[in-house]
Parts: sequence; C-alpha cells; structure tokens
Amino acid sequence: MAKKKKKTTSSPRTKMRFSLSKQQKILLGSFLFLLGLALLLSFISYFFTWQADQSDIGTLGDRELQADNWLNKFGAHIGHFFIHQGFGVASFIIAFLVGLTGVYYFFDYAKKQLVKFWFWGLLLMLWISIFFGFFDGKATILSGTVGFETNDYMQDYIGLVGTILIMTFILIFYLVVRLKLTPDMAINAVKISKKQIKDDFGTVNKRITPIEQETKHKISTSQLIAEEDEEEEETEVELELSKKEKPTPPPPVEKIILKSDVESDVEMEVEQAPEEEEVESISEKLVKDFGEFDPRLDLSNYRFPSIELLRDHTSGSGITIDQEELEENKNRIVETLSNYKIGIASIKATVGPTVTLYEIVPDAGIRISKIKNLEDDIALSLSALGIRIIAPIPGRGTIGIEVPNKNPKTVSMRSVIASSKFQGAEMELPIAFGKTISNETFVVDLAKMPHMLMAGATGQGKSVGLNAVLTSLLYKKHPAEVKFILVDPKKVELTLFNKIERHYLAKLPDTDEAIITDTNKVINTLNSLCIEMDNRYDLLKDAMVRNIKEYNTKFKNRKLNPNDGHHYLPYIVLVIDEFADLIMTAGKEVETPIARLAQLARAIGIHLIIATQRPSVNVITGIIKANFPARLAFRVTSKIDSRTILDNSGADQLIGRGDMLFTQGNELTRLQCAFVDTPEVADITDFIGSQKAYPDAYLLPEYVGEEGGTTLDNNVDERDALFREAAEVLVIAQQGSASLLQRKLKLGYNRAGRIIDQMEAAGIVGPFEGSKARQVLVPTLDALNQLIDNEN
Ligand SMILES: Nc1ncnc2c1ncn2[C@@H]1O[C@H](COP(=O)(O)OP(=O)(O)OP(=O)(O)O)[C@@H](O)[C@H]1O
Repeated sequence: MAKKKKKTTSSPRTKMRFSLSKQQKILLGSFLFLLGLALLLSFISYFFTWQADQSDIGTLGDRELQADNWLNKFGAHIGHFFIHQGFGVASFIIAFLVGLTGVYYFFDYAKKQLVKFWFWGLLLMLWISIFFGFFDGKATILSGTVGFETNDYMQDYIGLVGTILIMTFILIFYLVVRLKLTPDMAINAVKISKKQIKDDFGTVNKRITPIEQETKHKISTSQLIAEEDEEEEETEVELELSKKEKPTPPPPVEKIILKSDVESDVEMEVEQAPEEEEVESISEKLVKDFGEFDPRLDLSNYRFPSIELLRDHTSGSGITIDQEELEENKNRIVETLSNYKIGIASIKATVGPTVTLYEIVPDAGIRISKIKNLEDDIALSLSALGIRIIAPIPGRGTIGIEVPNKNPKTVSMRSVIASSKFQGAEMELPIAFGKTISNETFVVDLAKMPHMLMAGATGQGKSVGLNAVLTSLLYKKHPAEVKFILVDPKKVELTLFNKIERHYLAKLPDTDEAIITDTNKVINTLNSLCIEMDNRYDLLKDAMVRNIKEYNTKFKNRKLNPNDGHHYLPYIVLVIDEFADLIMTAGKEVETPIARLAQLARAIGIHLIIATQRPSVNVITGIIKANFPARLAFRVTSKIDSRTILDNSGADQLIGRGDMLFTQGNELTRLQCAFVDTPEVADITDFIGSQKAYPDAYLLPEYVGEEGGTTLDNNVDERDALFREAAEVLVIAQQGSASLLQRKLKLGYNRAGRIIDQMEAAGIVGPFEGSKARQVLVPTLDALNQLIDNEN
C-alpha cells in the first residue's frame, strides 16, 4: 500500500520531465517555422528548375557544381525527394504542416488541434497524390512516385472500379468528418447559388459573407440581439431560416358535405382547425445561429497561469516511510495502553505528509472513553506534540491515534494543482487545500460550503491557507467567472493581488484601490454587496430560476435578454483576513451585513471566507457561526478557541506549519495545507497582470453610507446624545480623531464619524484633513462650555 502511494506522488514529476520550457518552445517553434518556409521555397522553385537540376542529383558532395533551385543543392534534393520520389504537388501540404507546427510551438497553443491538422493533412496529401497517379500514365511531378505506385498497386489488386470506389469513399469521409458537410448543406448551397443568380438579375440583395458571419459569432450578445433586430431581413442566415419558417399557408379547410336522411339542399361545412405548428423559439434560433453565449469571449486570449510558475518545495522524494520510527511508535502505543490494561487486537499505520495515523482495534470489552481519557498519557509516553485521538473513527469502527512524523514533508501547491483530482474537478469553485493523512489531494467546492470560517494563532499558516484558496481558484477559473473582494486590515498580506485588479477583483465605484484596508470602506463594501445580492435575487426571480448556476445556463442558452438587464453573473468570493480587528473597530456595522450575506447569498453565488487569529466568542458570534458551516482551523492556543471554531477540541493539538482540521458540519478531516510561497503568488499575479484585462475592476453597486448624507447643518436638536461628552474628550486630548472617540466612548465607527461631523458644524473641530487628525479649534474645556452654552 505504501509503495502505491509513493507512485502517486511521483507521477506529476514524471510528466513534467518531458515538458519543454518556454524558451525551448520558442526556439523549436522558430526553427520549425523556418524549416517549413525553406521546404515551401524549395518546392516552388523545384517546379521551375527540376529539369535543369536533374543531372546534379546525387552529386551533393561536389562543391563545384551549383543547382538552379533557390535553395541550391539542398533545395534540389529536398524537392526531388518529396515531389518526384514522394507525393508530387501534394507535398506542399508537408511544408504547410511543418510551418504550422512551428507557429503552434512559438505561441504555445494547445497541441490537440495540431494533431488533427497532421492527421487530416497527411490523409489529404496521400489522396491527392494517388488521384494524380490515377490520371497520369507515369510517375510525374504531379503525382510523385508514391502516388503513381500506390495507384498502380491498387489497380493490380482491386481493379479500376475498385480504386475509384475507394478513392470516392475517402473523399466522402474527408468531406463529412473533417469539413462536416451534410447533404442538406449541399442542397442549400445549390439553392442559394440559384437564388444568387436570380438576384443578380433582379434586385440587389445585401447579404453577409461567411467571413462576416464568423466575425459576427465573436461579438457579444447584447450587440447580437440589437443587430438581430435591425438586420432581420438582411442576413443570409435569417434568409435561410425565414425560408424554413415562412408561415406555410394554412392547410385548406377540409370541407365535408353532410347529407342528411331528409333530403335537403342545405349543405353544412365542417371546419377542422389545422394543428398548430411548433415554432422554433427565438433563443433556439439565436443559439443555432451564433452558438451558446461564451462569457470568456471578451478575454478570449486569456491564458491560465502555467504550472511552471509554482515551485516544488518537497526536498528530495515524496513521502518516505521510516520503518524504525513506525515500529518505535507502535511499541510505545502498545506499551502505554497495556499499562492501563488495554489490550490491542490489531494495529495499522497510514503515513501522511506530516502525521501518521495508527488505527487500533482494541480487545473486546474495552470502553472507548477509557482510551480517549488517556490522550495526555499517550502523548507523554510518545514524547510528541500534536497527538490527537479519534475514538472511534467515524464509519470504520477503529480508534485512531495521530502521531506527528519526525521529518514532516512540505506539500507543495504545485503537486496539488497538478493532481488529476484537482485538474479533473467538475466543481463550481474548486479549492485544493492540501493533502489528507492518507496522502490524497483534498479538493472541495467553495460553492457547496457555502461560506467558511478560518482560524489559527499567528504564524500557523493562515495566510498561506488563504493564498492556497486564491491560487486554486486562479488556476481553474477564468476572470469572467469569478471575482474576489479582498479585505486586508493588516495591509500587507494580500497586496500582491493588486496586480490582477482588472482581471479578478471587484470594488466600489470611484475607489482607487480594490484591496480594502480601511474599516469604513469595508462597511460600505459589505452594504454594497448586500445591494448586489438583492439585485441578483431580482434577476433570478425575473428569470424564474432558483440559483446562479441555472441562471447562467439560461443566459448562455440565450434565453435571457441582455436588454432587460440580464448579464452573465460571475461568482463573488469575499475574503476577510483578520476579522477580529474589524469586529473590534466596527462591531454591529460589519456583523449585520455579514450575517445577512451569509444567510442569503449562497444561491446567488456570493461566498464568504473569514479568517481570524482570535476565534473568541465575541469575534465569532452565534449568528455568524450559525451561518458558516465550513470551518478550517490551524493550530490555536487553547481548547476553548478550538471549541469555538470547530465545536470540538483538537485544533489546540495541531503542530502548526499548515497542519489543519477541516469540517463541513460533520466529521473532522486532518489535512496538511499546501504551501505556496509569496514569490510564487507574485509570479502568478505578474503573469495574469501582464495580460489583456477588462477596462476596470468588476464594479459593485454604489452605496451611500449613512455618514454620506450628513450635512454640515449646525442643528442643536439633532445632535447625538453623547455630543457634549465627545467634545470634551477631544478638547482634553486636543486631537480631533474619530478613533479616539471610538475607544474612549466605545462607539461604533459610523456614530463616531457622525459626531465629528456635528462638531465640525459647531466649529469645535476643523475640516477633514486626509490621514491626519482634525485640528481642535477650542483650546480649553471652559471655552467649550461657553461655546455650547451660548448656542442654547
Ligand atoms: N502549509 C505549510 N507548509 C509548510 N510551512 C508552512 C505552511 N504554512 C505556513 N508555513 C510556515 O509558517 C510560516 C507562517 O505562515 P503564515 O504567514 O501563513 O502564518 P499566519 O498564520 O498567517 O500568521 P499571521 O496571522 O501572523 O499572519 C510561513 O512563513 C511558513 O514558513
């Protein structure tokens, strides 16, 4: 089993050994392109010079002799080889394919398409050469020797008719499979050309050419729909359709003449209504004409960061199994348990990157709680930190003892991103956190969580964890599909993501920086996000769908009209690093919108990730906890913190450096977080930032904060109840700062700001001066009392 695991870890590396670096690709690309060009020139000139050069073939080594070919003896030989001895005129296809391969390598395009080009190109070349061989009586430069001989060979075996049949079948195969021609298309083409002839004689009808039609596919839907309305009768596509759909005259009403027994001249007409014809809906028509809407179209040349930007942090090989260590730990566990008269029926070890899990089956009749209570004793006898006892392991009927390895292995982000589990993940927002204890890559869908709380004492790997989350999404999601709102009160952790502002970030209109470091802006952004949420719910209601996935599918199928305000909705991921800081400064003002978003936002694609160093109950309040089912804990300092974040102990016994516990509401999973270093994040953001971007970040709806409405009216009656007290605080301190009021009077951010504005109106403090505190205009408390008394 252990051997098997070793294999899994090394497989990505084996794959990478064969991949070329960027420079190598550019060099190879240029070489192949020029080679293709050389072949082309040799072939062209061979047609004019082959007779003159024929006698020189075979005298390649003779420097005296000169050939007439543009590429001299090389050209003459190459031409002779490919055209005369090979495939005749069809050899030009080889030159084209070699040149094209060069272009693919130069620009590092996906090679899948290239393989197709080669397959079909070679088939076509062979066919053309045999075709000419069929008509030419002898091998010429039209068919080449291969074409002539193959044709000869085929005729010897299956005769003239057989050869014609086989050649015809290959031609049909090419037309149908490669060019996707169908009999309908051929008939339509004939009809259109007939019509064209008619039109040429009659009225001139404007139509679009296939090239124009193709370009049209590439413009965005809103334009398409608008254009569609305007050009209704002009385009060829619509011409065809209208032909198909031209309301056929209603079938003639069936007239049945009834003759009654009683002879009479009265005729009765029975009218049978014709069956209503099913008309193709407008959306089906649009999809048929222009294909599904592609949200990536605006940045269609966007290239995802390559795996090469990530580094391999594992020194040496993957997981190594230290037999001695395993044996030693096993003996100690057995010994310790036997000291407490607990017998063991069997024991099994699973080696992970940082921790080894020993699964034991105790003798019959042993109480599980007894083992659980011995946690500290076992830890003592193993003299190791970070022992965790899982009694019992859910669903397995065994008891687990996790013991940290002496030599823990770093799990590189590179290995988890390259894993097939992540690459093949069919999830909305896949996140590769790291590896489990059994060394499997752990991938979860953020869209399913739907919000996550993250906690960990300082230096235990929280920032690395956040970077792992963001990196996973950057490797999997196009800028059109996901947007981040990053809140970073520490001002340093997430700065690197500034470079991808116009690709991946969302911000309030009229703000310079997309990454939010200021409390007031956080409040505005959260409220704006609530408006975005309400707007999205309105769109969903209008579209009669239940969630963002259904909405986007409907939009892609062109069933929602952009003119009615519908647009493709990207997922929005809000990341708050250091939540405790925010709650301390802004209290309810951040808690309320966060709770609202957490309760309602899952269906409309807004997901929250909140990280904190201090998972105490006044930071993670009941209402927040209740709406964040996914929890992630790095090492925390106390059992109480562990219980607050996980509703369970265990996080206090982790070993740090990315060792973590994750839960989505049920059992805890111990994981080793993938490590991604700051320079790697810098490389990725540089790579993305250097590409063509949207004109601006994704703009959130405008939110006018409460303080925005404050006017400088000096209205004594509307003053805050704490106005006088606050004025005294500022006059004593001679410092006009809102945060001073917040601290001294325990006010919220907005209320303190409002009081300061009222003081400005009353002439107690000076105007706003940017980052500096306002000037206090009243020098003493006496002067303040006098000023306020005079007002009343
Ligand atoms: N997954 C990991 N694998 C290996 N080492 C790690 C991992 N995560 C973190 N470390 C180590 O721990 C150090 C601190 O990590 P990090 O900066 O993420 O801590 P933090 O919890 O964000 O601290 P703070 O809250 O003070 O910012 C890193 O520089 C790195 O050396």
